[in-house]
Amino acid sequence: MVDSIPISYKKQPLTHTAMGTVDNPKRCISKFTSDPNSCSSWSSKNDSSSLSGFTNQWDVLSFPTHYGKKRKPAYVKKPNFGQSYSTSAGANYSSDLFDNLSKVKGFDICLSKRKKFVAVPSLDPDLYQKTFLDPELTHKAFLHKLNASKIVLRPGMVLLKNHLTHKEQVEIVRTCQTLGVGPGGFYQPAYKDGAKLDLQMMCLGLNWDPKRLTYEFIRSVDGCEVPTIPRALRFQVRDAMICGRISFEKEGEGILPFIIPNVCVVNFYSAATGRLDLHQDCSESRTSLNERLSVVSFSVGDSAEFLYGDERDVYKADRVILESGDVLIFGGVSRHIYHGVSSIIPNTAPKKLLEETRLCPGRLNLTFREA
Ligand SMILES: O=C(O)CCC(=O)C(=O)O
Ligand SMILES: [Fe+2]
Repeated sequence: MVDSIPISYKKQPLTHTAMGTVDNPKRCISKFTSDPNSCSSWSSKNDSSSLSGFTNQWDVLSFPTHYGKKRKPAYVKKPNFGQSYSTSAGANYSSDLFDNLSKVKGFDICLSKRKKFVAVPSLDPDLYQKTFLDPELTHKAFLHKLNASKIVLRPGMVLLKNHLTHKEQVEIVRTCQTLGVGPGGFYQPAYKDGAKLDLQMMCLGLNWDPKRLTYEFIRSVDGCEVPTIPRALRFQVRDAMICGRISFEKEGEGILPFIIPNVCVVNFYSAATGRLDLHQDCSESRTSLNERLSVVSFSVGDSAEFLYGDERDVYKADRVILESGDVLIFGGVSRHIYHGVSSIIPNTAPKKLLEETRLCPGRLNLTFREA
């Protein structure tokens, strides 16, 4: 429903943010002021309060070094199969260190099989860095991707149809399910004014804080460390970038600047209520924004109606259906487009994917950026 998107997505200029490398984001930190030209049409441009109350990145970094390290494994009660996904119970992890912070419950994106309780291992980067791609599969998968159809939506914006193989989609669901119920997992975020987003979110690599519209190493909502981006996903982003770039025969207007992603925002939209207002992605570093580095977005599960355009106006926006396995890339001259999700189309996820993963009704979206 077009009407369901208010024209009110508040973006505020940032004064500080963090930038890093894939392997160790903490090694490379920059501090800067945003370029007003990069996201010139933020709604808060004339909002005198936009910078007031902003806590800078260094406040987060000045937490004690042990902060966020002491965690207990989470025990997650899963709903029985057939039970509404909205009743799914979350992980109740806590640490003495976090008693003064709000407790954030994980969210299970999958319906359980038989076990009532599942132990979630504490965060072990090596475990999640293991790639599920064997060389043979990689070769086959890459051929599949090269041959899949590519739709150029506008200069700098391409939709790679059915780019992710079934196996990759299954692994993406499983990875997001495991990470999503653990420390740093899914939660329902809110903006500075308290308004909740209509989705569940978790971040990998760096955390995006919707209250301050910046990236941070430690999730300020609960003090959790941010899980790393699994290597297999980073390979998939690279493959998608290669396929996206060959879609534009001539360089220039259509060029998609390459990224080495250090941020992945994972959103889960429930089929019933999930949506995301029109907005620009502009919390990234000045370099990333000025160089118009690409945004790479994976869709898994139910289809979504995706809106995009040059203005924050749903009536002027173009729309496209994003299906399970699709990859959308926008960069270069399209890097600063307004975009959002107006609705999720129920019962559109591939049956085979649901059978193998028991993904709840809804859509998983992974958006990769170089912050
Ligand atoms: O779900 C989508 O396709 C868009 C997500 C998005 O725009 C974002 O996370 O910034
Ligand atoms: Fe976005």
